Amino acid sequence: MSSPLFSLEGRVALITGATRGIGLAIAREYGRAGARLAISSENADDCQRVAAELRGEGFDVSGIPADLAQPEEVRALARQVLDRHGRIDALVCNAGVAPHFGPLLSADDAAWRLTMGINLESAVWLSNELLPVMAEQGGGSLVLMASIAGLRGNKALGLYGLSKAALAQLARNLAVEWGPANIRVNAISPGVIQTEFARPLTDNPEVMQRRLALTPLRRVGRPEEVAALALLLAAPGGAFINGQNIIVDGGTTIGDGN
Ligand SMILES: NC(=O)c1ccc[n+]([C@@H]2O[C@H](COP(=O)([O-])OP(=O)(O)OC[C@H]3O[C@@H](n4cnc5c(N)ncnc54)[C@H](O)[C@@H]3O)[C@@H](O)[C@H]2O)c1
Repeated sequence: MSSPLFSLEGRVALITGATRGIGLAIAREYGRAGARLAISSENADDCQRVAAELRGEGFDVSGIPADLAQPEEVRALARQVLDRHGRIDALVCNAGVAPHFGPLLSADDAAWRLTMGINLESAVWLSNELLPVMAEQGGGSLVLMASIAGLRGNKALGLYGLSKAALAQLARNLAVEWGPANIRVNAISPGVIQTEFARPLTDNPEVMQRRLALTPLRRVGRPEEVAALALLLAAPGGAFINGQNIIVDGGTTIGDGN
C-alpha cells in the first residue's frame, strides 16, 4: 500500500515542459500518486502524443499546448486547465531553455527575452492566474524548476543561471506572500540530469570528465530522481517545506573540501 504522505489523490496538477525529460517524469510520478494531470509544451503535436501515451498508461491527462514566451498563451493555458479540470492544486513550472552559451554580456535582446520570458516570467504569469484559485480552495503547491547554474558563477551559462537564481528568489518571495493562504512555494535545483536539454554537456566527454570529477556520486542524474522530490513537495509529506531551493545534484555543489 502506498503512503498517504505521497498521495495526490483527488488533486489536479499542471506541469509545464512535460512532453519529455524531467517534466514528463514529474507527470508520471504525479499520475502514479493519483493526480489528474494537465501537461503542456509549446508543441501541440507533442502535447497530444504524450497525453495519449500517458492515458494509455492509465492516467487522467489533458495535453494543452502553450508557448510560454507569449503572455497571452500562458494566461489561456491557465484558463483551459481550470475549464477542463475545475480546480488546481499543484503547479510545476518546469519548462526551461538556455538559448545562449557564452559570456553573460554577449547575449543579445532575443536571448534575454527568451530566457527570462520562458524561464522566469511565465512562472510569474501562471502564478498570477492560479495562486488566487489555490487560495480560494484552501491551499496548494508551486514548484519552480531552478538549477545549480543559478548558485554559482558560470562562464557558459551566465544568462540562464541568472534566470534560475531569480526563480529561487521568486520561490522565497511567493512563499512569504502566499504561506498564510496555505500555498507552499519551493524551487528545485538539479545538477546534470540525462535529458535532451543536457546533451551539449553529456555528449562532450571532456566536459563530462571534469563534471563527474566534481560529483561525489560520479554520475549524472535521472529525470525520476528529480521527479521524486517534486512529488514530495506537492504531497502531504512536504506540507511543512516552504520557500526552499533544494539541490538534487549528486553532491556536485558541495565540492570535495580540498
Ligand atoms: N537536464 C538538466 O541537466 C537540468 C539541470 C538543471 C535544471 N534543469 C531544468 O529542468 C527543466 C527541465 O529540463 P529538461 O532537462 O527536462 O529539458 P528538456 O529540454 O528535455 O525539456 C524541456 C521541456 O520544456 C518545453 N519547452 C521548451 N520551450 C518551451 C516554450 N517556449 N513553451 C513551453 N514549453 C517549452 C519542451 O517542449 C520540453 O517539454 C528546465 O527548466 C531546465 O532548465 C535541467
